Amino acid sequence: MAAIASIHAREILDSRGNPTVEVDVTLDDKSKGRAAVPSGASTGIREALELRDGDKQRYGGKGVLKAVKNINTTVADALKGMDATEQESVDKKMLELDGTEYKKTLGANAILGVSMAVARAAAISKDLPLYRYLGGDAATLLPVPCFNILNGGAHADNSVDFQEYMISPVGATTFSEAMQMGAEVYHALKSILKGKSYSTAVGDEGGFAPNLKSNVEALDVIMEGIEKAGLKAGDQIAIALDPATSELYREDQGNYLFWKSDESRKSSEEMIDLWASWADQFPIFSIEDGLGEQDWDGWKALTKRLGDRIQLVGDDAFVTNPSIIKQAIADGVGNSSLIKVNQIGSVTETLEAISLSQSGNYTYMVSHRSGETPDDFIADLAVATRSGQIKTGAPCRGERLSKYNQLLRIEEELGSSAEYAGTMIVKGK
Ligand SMILES: C=C(OP(=O)(O)O)C(=O)O
Ligand SMILES: [Mg+2]
Repeated sequence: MAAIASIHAREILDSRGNPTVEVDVTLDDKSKGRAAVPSGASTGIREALELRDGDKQRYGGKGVLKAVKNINTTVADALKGMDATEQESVDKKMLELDGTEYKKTLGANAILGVSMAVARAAAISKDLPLYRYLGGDAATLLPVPCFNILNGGAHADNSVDFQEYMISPVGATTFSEAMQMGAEVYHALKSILKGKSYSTAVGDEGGFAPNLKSNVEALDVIMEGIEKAGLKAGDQIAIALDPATSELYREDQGNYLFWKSDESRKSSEEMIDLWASWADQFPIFSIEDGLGEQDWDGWKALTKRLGDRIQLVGDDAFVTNPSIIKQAIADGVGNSSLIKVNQIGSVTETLEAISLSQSGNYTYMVSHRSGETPDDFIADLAVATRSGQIKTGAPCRGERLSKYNQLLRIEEELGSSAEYAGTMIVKGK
């Protein structure tokens, strides 16, 4: 028994300069766990509620003092004395206290912060690294890092409609080699962009955010970057996209508006045609939110057309919600879940979303949010759950590197038992 002795939350700032919740949990045996909560910009409509104060005098209404107070009063009182190693009971208790489907009473940011800090404290109490505490002896698989090296959409002030263009070093033999490949392509891309007189300023996730002439030019410059780095596109570096098209979808008209580039529109079918033609021309292995969260029928058609050769990841479409993932599996929608801890708001439900994905033979990719802190919980989570893939931005900026660097430490600690997911994540390999 490792009883919870105290819980203390505070307001800190995230990578966009917005307030977020940080929680310290201390156990009777003096073990201490700390966790901070991330925050999205292109959020799904069915995500659990991020409780913000709404007081325009502080941070334009974005303060999180209400969530902090909920933790320091209601949650702290109720959880005191509970066994921190009983994660499910702790999370269940918070869900009961909240009593709403979307965690509107306490705030998903309050519940998640406590949930993660409890897991950390329990791991320390058991003298285990977090990945081992959460994943047991099977926690030996290092994920393929999907580096978002070119930012658009809601994450950048540029002309690119699609949000994330990622490179995945599937042909590396170790995680550390994958890091080197990713960083080398990132630097090569920078010099290619400079050579074309494009800006090398970065977006929210550290990828470059140039004003390209078209959305496909992003793929052209990335292919050039891969070549310039002396690597082979496809065999060594595969491409993953997150066009985040819920941001483009106009439900009233049932089509997709390219609002950042030329204001043109595409139907669902035309979007599917676009992905099929890009997948023919470029080594794309994964497309996330290729259609909007409200376009469920479109998703079915997309999955029928491309599901046997491309990983189709539901982010806004599934919001890490076990019941939505269950529905998706039943309906043949997508074949992979994005896993974001704050979309659902507790460690237990995150693990449930993963088990459900596994049960439907869906792959799953652990993910950061565009607003992050140096908290590296998701690095351990990816190893613990053998996700095989993680996306946590470009290989730069502290709040992104905290995760990648933690994975380098885990790889070192695992020594000869460390495995690297590599090509095992690519369909058909
Ligand atoms: C990480 C993402 O962005 P955000 O955190 O803004 O939802 C995403 O859409 O996958
Ligand atoms: Mg996404």
